[in-house]
Amino acid sequence: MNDAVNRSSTAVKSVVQVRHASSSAQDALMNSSQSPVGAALSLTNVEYRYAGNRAGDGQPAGLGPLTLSIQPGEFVCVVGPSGSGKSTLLGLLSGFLKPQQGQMTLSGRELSGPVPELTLVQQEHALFPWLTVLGNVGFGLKTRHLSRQEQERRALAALKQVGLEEYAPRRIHQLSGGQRQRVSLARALAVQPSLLLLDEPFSALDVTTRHQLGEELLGIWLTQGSTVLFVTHNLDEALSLGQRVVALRGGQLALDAPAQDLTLQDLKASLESA
Ligand SMILES: Nc1ncnc2c1ncn2[C@@H]1O[C@H](COP(=O)(O)OP(=O)(O)OP(=O)(O)O)[C@@H](O)[C@H]1O
Repeated sequence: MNDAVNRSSTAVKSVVQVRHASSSAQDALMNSSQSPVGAALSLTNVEYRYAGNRAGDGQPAGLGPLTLSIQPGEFVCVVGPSGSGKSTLLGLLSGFLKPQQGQMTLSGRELSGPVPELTLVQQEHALFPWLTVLGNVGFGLKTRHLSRQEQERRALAALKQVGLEEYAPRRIHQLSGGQRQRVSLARALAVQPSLLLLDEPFSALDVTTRHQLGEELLGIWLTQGSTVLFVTHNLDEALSLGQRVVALRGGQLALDAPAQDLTLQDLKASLESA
């Protein structure tokens, strides 16, 4: 690992300690004189059913009805067993799926399709091998009516946030798995999303890199103030990263509580009980 990444990780650890000490992102953001830019997200009785697919209880498989309200700047982890509806939720928020019932709003405006304020980071980073690292990070800025200089400035700033500024001219195949995932994160950050959706972003990485990226993400969140929805299978990760944990089971809300009030046992129990 290079010095830049080590330095950024060390700096982030102190930020993370602040977060754990206060357990309030809003407090920390105020202390750091940054104002939150995160969006409020609201789902009211949202329901999506896949045609012709029945879950174990004989009901059509899918999600909902789900009611959930997320405050601007909150970091919420979503957990749930396989088939509980996590991907369906992300599909609905990203606009790939349309709810058959209910309403979704982002900062008070109806959410009914893809919007530029919202970006999704996935496990498969889908980076373009024919572009440089900088080209990949700046890709989402091409449609934003920005000058080339501004696009490059923002892409470099995002790369710096993930400690990969020096890697700007490299090609994707010259990076490790962890570095590729950092590039994906930088690409999402470059468009300055007010809602950042992360779908198991670190699950393919080794434990050490996974922890390090988690800490870096928290540091970025504290300085940037985006609302974050982080989907993970890993209950420890949910408890250590999230301010709040939402658990889904069979497409329904099984638990919604501040992470500091939860133990691993509580979480496991909420996912297991019938
Ligand atoms: N394209 C589809 N067609 C039919 N049914 C689907 C489809 N995608 C998901 N489902 C069903 O909808 C339910 C919710 O699935 P979803 O993929 O949202 O769960 P998940 O929590 O993301 O699971 P995993 O953790 O395994 O990715 C499951 O019962 C699943 O079988």
